[in-house]
Parts: sequence; C-alpha cells; structure tokens
Amino acid sequence: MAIVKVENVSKRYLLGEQVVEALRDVTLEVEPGSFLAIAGPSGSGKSTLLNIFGCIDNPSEGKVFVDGQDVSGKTPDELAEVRARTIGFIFQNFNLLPVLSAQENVDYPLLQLRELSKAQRRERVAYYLDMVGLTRYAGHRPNQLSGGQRQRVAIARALATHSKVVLADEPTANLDRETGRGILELMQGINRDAGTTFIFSTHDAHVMDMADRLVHMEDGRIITLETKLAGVESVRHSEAAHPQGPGV
Ligand SMILES: Nc1ncnc2c1ncn2[C@@H]1O[C@H](COP(=O)(O)OP(=O)(O)OP(=O)(O)O)[C@@H](O)[C@H]1O
Repeated sequence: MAIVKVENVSKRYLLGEQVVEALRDVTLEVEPGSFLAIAGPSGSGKSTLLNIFGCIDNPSEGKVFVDGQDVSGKTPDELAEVRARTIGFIFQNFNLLPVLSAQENVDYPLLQLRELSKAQRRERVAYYLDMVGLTRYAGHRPNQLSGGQRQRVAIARALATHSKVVLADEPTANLDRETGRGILELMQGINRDAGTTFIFSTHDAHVMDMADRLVHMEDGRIITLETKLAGVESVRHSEAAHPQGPGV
C-alpha cells in the first residue's frame, strides 16, 4: 500500500482575476521506504504537490490518501491529527522557533502527542538529537548554530514524532554544496536504516542523483518518473506508460 497517494489532483489558485493552474491532473503513488526527489523548473508545482501530500493545502479536484486514509473530507482538526502522527516537514529556511533551544525545538511537536510523558519526550529528543549528531548543541538557539546544524535540528524535529513520511521543500537550497550533501546523506542513512519515506523537492542535480525515484514536473504536470533500482534506471513517460498515472 502506498504511504501517500494523489489521484487526479488539480490545484487552481486565484490571483486577482487570473486563475493559476498549479497542478493539472496529477496522479502519483509513493511506496513506503522511498527516497523520492521532485525536480522541475520554478513554478512547475513542486511545493504545491508537497503541500497537498502534507495536508497543508487542499486540492481543487482529486483525492489524497495518507497512510491508507482518504483525507479529502477530513476536518481541519482531523487533518492536524494526521499531520502530527504521520508527517514531518523540513523547509529550506529551516523554520525553527528562534527563542527555543535545539532540544526545545525538537520537543515542540511532541507536545501535541498527549500520551507521551515528560520523561518519554526527553528520551526521544535526546535520541534524535544524537541521531543527527547534535547532542553537544542541545542547549543552543538557532542563531547560535550553522545552517547545516539548523537543518539537522529540523530533521530531528521531523522524525521525533515517529513520522512515516518526511516532506522536505528544497532542504539544501540555503546550504553550500558540501553541507547540503551532508544533509542529504543523513536523510538517506535514516531512509535506509529506519525505512522512513522521504519526499523532497530540489533544483540541484547532485541532490537528484541521490534519489532512488525521481519525478520531473513541468507546468503542473508529471513529465517523467525515473526509478533507480539495483543499478538499473528506467524512465517512464507518465501518460504513455501509465494511463492510470505513475506508481512509485
Ligand atoms: N498561494 C498561491 N496563490 C497564487 N498562486 C500560487 C500560490 N502558490 C503557488 N502559486 C502558483 O502556482 C504555481 C506553482 O507554484 P509552486 O510553488 O508549487 O512551484 P515550485 O515548482 O515549487 O516553484 P519553486 O521551485 O520556485 O519553489 C506557480 O505559478 C505559483 O506562482
């Protein structure tokens, strides 16, 4: 079963009098354990697709499934619950709370999981800060950390809720190439060791190379889907090869 799936999803925004077609009839299934990159020119719909996968935005048409649940008809409170328990987010500008330390930033989304005791939360925060190599920096606030360290805090925060899927919108865009590569290697290691699904958008060819699945978008549509398994690369042109839409 797909961990996230969109079926015939379109998204239109109204910009004054003008209608912007951000997504046009997109169908995509992402299998658990994928390390999937979404590439495409600026404005092609990458962030919109990630936001719809993450239940931050609703499609104008089509269906969205997260962890087997059809989220189309859910209330805002129900969607918040799905997000809190299933999905982690990483952003290009890190989105950490500036007044909180690294450990408090990682703890913050855990406050929504009311079944966790304070001791369990403390244990989880310590575990994930260790996983991203930041135990020594637990008490530092974001402005006392480098860009790469801030993104590591964001990764720990995304994982601490035991998210099944981490959605990352250009996670390396504000980092130099070497630091960006380190962040991708960290995400890839977690993907391989823990089986967490990662879906990230990128403009960077080096980052695309690290993905095991690569979706190319243009003008709100999926143009191609590449799968790299055991050294074999296949490229599917979504409409010709997949009348039902591509499955990843
Ligand atoms: N809230 C909004 N209101 C109006 N138009 C929007 C809104 N969000 C996105 N769009 C438009 O939808 C289209 C797709 O935008 P989107 O941000 O998904 O592209 P992208 O591929 O992520 O671009 P980038 O690589 O520059 O981040 C663009 O034409 C954009 O201007």
